[in-house]
Amino acid sequence: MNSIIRSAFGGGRGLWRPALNAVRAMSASGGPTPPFTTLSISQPASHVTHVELHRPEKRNAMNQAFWSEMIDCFNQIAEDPECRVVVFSGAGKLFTAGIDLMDMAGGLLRPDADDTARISWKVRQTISKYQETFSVIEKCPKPVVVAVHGACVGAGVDLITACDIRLCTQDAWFQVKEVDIGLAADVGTLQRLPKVIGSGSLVNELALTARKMYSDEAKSSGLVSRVFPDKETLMAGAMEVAGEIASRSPVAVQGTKINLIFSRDHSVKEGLDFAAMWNMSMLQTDDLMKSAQAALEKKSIKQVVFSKL
Ligand SMILES: CCC/C=C/C=C/C(=O)SCCNC(=O)CCNC(=O)[C@H](O)C(C)(C)COP(=O)(O)OP(=O)(O)OC[C@H]1O[C@@H](n2cnc3c(N)ncnc32)[C@H](O)[C@@H]1OP(=O)(O)O
Repeated sequence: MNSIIRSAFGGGRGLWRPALNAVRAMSASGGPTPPFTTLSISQPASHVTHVELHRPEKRNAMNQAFWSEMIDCFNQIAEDPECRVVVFSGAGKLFTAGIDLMDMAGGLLRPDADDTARISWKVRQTISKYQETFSVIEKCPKPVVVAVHGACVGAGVDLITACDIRLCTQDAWFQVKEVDIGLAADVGTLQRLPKVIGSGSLVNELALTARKMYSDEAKSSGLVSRVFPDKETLMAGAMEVAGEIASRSPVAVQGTKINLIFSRDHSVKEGLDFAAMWNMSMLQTDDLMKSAQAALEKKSIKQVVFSKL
């Protein structure tokens, strides 16, 4: 049993109190948060925002409203100085069944227009917008911890590969389902999964055969970093990771996310140059002295108060 689960269980005497309170706050919302119709937003702990995909009766299938609401939601979170870290999860029986197939059957990708060029133009606009739905997660400087339970199908894999930390339950499974519905995945999986999983052969196998990958293989391949026995311990674990991130300097945390993503997409030399340019201003933060002082005095970083960012 890993340390998060141990502390979440408080050594067998029930859930660790702050994590348990946070998990309760997470499930207290009861439904989507207006104006959203597919997302429930809450603040279960200081500087932590919880975004829950909330269409449980449709297995959190991603309808047209969802694709827009995610962009609004994450653009707001990116600008919210109260938020330092995001936990993303799904309501109900499973994480998500992927794109809403009823929308697809309703002609989402076959718009009315006068000729092939104009139809193609509109389809391209739709694909670009759907790509942005998950790219906003990556563009958001606040780290996103995703907690997957049950199934994560199709566009769900596109979503989680844009997140920074992936956790799941023992019963979780993942499926790059797109070839089964007659398309090449085009909203992030084929671009990001090869950067998440070391084995190109495994990525190709998953994407070309649409076979299910279960939690043990998700862990051994590096898709997720931790596996929890059930959803309650998963959410407590996600909250504990989020709490660790939220207690650190937001200048350091957000700079780390931005530099990691830049370096993933560039050479080592370009990444080092970017880091030097970044830190020539960011090293001038008061957070550096505050954090160093706490380390010298052997104080917990949780005792340090950082200004909003
Ligand atoms: C430019 C576009 C780019 C994006 C591409 C994205 C592609 C993809 O996401 S491909 C993957 C598409 N998804 C699927 O093929 C999964 C379909 N669903 C299932 O296989 C099962 O529902 C699942 C195994 C996930 C769960 O099974 P369970 O027995 O728990 O639930 P069900 O009884 O099947 O479903 C309950 C109700 O939810 C509705 N529903 C489930 N999935 C979808 C979906 N993807 N789209 C729309 N609706 C879905 C299902 O119809 C039931 O509704 P109701 O009959 O009204 O109760």
